[in-house]
This record gives sequence, C-alpha cells and structure tokens, in this order.
Amino acid sequence: MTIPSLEDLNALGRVQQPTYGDPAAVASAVARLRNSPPLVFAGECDDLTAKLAAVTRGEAFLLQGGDCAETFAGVTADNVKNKLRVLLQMAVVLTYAASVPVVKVGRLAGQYAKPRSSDTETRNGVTLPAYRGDSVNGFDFTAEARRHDPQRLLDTYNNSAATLNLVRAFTTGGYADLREVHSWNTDFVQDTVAGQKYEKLATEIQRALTFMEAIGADPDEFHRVDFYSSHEALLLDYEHAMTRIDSRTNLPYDVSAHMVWIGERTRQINGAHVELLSKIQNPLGVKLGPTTTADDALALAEKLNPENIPGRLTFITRFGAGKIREGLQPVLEKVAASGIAANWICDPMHGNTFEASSGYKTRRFEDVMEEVQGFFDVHRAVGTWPGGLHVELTGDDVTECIGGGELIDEADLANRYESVCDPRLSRVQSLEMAFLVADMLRKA
Ligand SMILES: O=C[C@H](O)[C@H](O)COP(=O)(O)O
Ligand SMILES: C=C(OP(=O)(O)O)C(=O)O
Repeated sequence: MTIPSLEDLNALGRVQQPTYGDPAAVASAVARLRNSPPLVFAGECDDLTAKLAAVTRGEAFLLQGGDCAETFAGVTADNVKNKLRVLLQMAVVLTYAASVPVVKVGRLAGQYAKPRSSDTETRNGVTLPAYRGDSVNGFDFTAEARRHDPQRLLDTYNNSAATLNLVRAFTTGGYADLREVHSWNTDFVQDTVAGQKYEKLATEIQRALTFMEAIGADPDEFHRVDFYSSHEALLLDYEHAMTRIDSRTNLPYDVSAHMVWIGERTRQINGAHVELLSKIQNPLGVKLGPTTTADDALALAEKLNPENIPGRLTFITRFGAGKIREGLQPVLEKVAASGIAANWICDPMHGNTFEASSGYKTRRFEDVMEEVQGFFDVHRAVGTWPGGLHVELTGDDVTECIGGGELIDEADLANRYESVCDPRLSRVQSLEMAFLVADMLRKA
C-alpha cells in the first residue's frame, strides 16, 4: 500500500485547510514531524480495530467523547483527569446497567483542528480569520493570534504527547481501577439525581467486586482499562507527516492517534481526506450528516474498507433530532442489505446546534436525547445494532448546553461557557445521558 505524496493530496483540493504565509516554515515543521516518534503504536490501533469488530457483531458499544476543541492551555493534569473521569463514569454506567462491554475512545490528545462554516469572523465591524483550533491559530480576537502559524503543528504534536502520556498513566497506574468507582464520584454534586443514581450503582459494583475477589477472581483484572485516543484527521500536513510504515506489517498507519475520523465537511469521495485515510490501517470514522444518501455511504465504505474488515469503519451519524428518523432509515436499510460491515454510532451534537438570543452557540439536552432515541428506534426498525455514541462533553460543570436535570437555561449560559468552539455537555448532563442510554441499550 503506497501513501500518496502531500503534493498529490493537495492537488485533490485543500478543503478546510490553513493558508500559511511562509511555505518554508511549513516545510520545516512537516519535516520535523516526520522525524518525531509515533504517538501511538500500530499494534494498539489493531487492538482497537479488533475491539470495534465486537461492536460490528453487536457484542459491544463504543463510547467516544471529549472536547469539541482541545486547547493547548487546557493540557493540565486536572483537565485531562476530569475528562477521563466522566468518560469512565459513563462507561461504568453503560457497562453495568446495560451489561454490554464498552469500548472507550477519547476525543482527546489531538483534537485541536476545527472545520469552520466561514473563513472569517466579524466583531464590531472588524473582520479577522476564523478560529480554526489551536493547531492552526489562536482564539484571541487579534490579527496576530488569528494568523495561521505552522509552528502550531509542532505544538499539536507536543501537547498530544503530553495528554496521551497522562492518559496512559491514569488508565494503567491505578486511577481507573474499577475498585475506585466510588472515589470518581466523591467531589460530585451528590444532590443531583444523576450523582445519587451513580452512587447507588457504584455501591452495587463494589459489592459485586468484593464477591468476585472472595471467590478467587484476580483483583489485577480490575486495575487498568483500555482507553484509546481519536481526533478528526483534518490537517493534511499534520496527518500526512504522522503517517508511517509499520515495521511489523509494512503497512501505513497514522500514528497521531489510535482512531481518526473524517468530518462532514471533508468527506468528498474524491477528496484528499478520503484518499489519505483510505491508505492507512487505523480504525476510521466518517461523519454522515443530513444530506447523506445511501449511495454516498456505500461509496465511502467501498473506498475506505474495500476488504469489508469488521471494526475498520465506523459511520458517525449526525442528522439532527428532527431528521434522524427519516434520514437514517433509508441509508441504514440499503447499507445493511448490501452486507457492509460498518459500525453505526450516533453523534447527537452536531445536528442540534443553534444560537441563543445572547449569541452563545448552544444545544438543548432534550434535542440531543431525542436524536439518540431516534437513532435507537431506527436501528430497532431495521434490525441493526446501535453501536455507540459520539459526544462533545467535558468533565467540568460548564453551562454550555441548556436543559437536563439541572435545568440550565439560556440566561445561565454566560455563567460558565468555556468552549472555544461548540457547546459541550457538562459532567452532570453527561452522566444523565449515560443513564438514559443505558435504558435504551437494555431494551435494544
Ligand atoms: O465542531 C464542529 C465545527 O467545527 C463547528 O460546528 C463549526 O462551527 P461554525 O459553524 O461556527 O463554524
Ligand atoms: C466538526 C465536527 O463534526 P462534523 O464534521 O460532524 O460537523 C466535530 O465532530 O468536531
């Protein structure tokens, strides 16, 4: 399998790419990345593909979540730990309450580049380049910050490495030990319904673990969890530089993350993103929005997974609450009938964004859950497995999405709106979602 050159990829169209002023600086950053050690090992990517094959068989559920846009400033121990903790809590709820193994994948350690609807942003009559994620430019609304800077490609690598290092330490060093289920909840808002429900479930799990130890189960079995990294493979310069030939198999892997996905805006069948990702061996995701036809999905599957390997391809649907039922069903029916081995997971975030009167981008928790319900209903009607969730969330008590048990309303958005791009579920809303989805899964 040969990797296309960066020049050949660029010739296919630089959709949603930065416009750098200094080609020599870009070439130098790319050259340095090409010589940097891998962030993940190819064998780990294969392990994830094998786990995702269990999702294809309907034997496991994929939980993929994290920030809309990570920031370099956000690479702190607390921040990473909080995100990990909410994902672990959600996974425990889904695993225990629905008795389904959960494959855990973070939108982290590389989720620094954003596709945007507009190239520019205007405030008070001043127009500057839009913020495209810390990989490309800065969030501050100044001409200097918004300049596309290739040095940020190297900063992306370094911050991804630091995050992944911490995640590996947390997930293998004892923090994620299942016997800590209670401690993940200690500083949690105990007076929320979700917090109390979790506490009850943690007590049951603790009792079950004590019983298992008493009958001779190896306690080390509970000590570590498998946790994988993922991000949107948006920046061609970065992803191409991080694509390497694996010495075991002689095949190309994108060693910037375990799993990478192609966004809704860059999934053109003859485009550069589909071309590059069709050549790598990592498990792949592709976003499918409301304009997707069954033939689009079939063509993507044919190009990205010609050998129909289970676990290789995950379709991440994001139709919106009002469109999921009539939009997804015909696509799913035709793809399922053609025998294609793909996972289907639900991103209930990106089709449900709107601007509040105060100007904040937000999402209604109830719309998010309505889309998840529609996703489950369509899968039940077609007889396919609702394989997972792809969610923008944070481990902190932010006020970015309205609704949920805490009844966050539009007036609350200003209290703690910290996302630099799209609104994320707060810690409480994330846990509420996990309990609701566990109920749907049980029925599925
Ligand atoms: O996260 C996804 C996209 O980057 C985001 O929805 C684009 O937002 P915009 O429409 O404000 O550019
Ligand atoms: C940009 C994103 O989503 P989509 O491609 O579905 O719009 C995203 O998940 O960050």
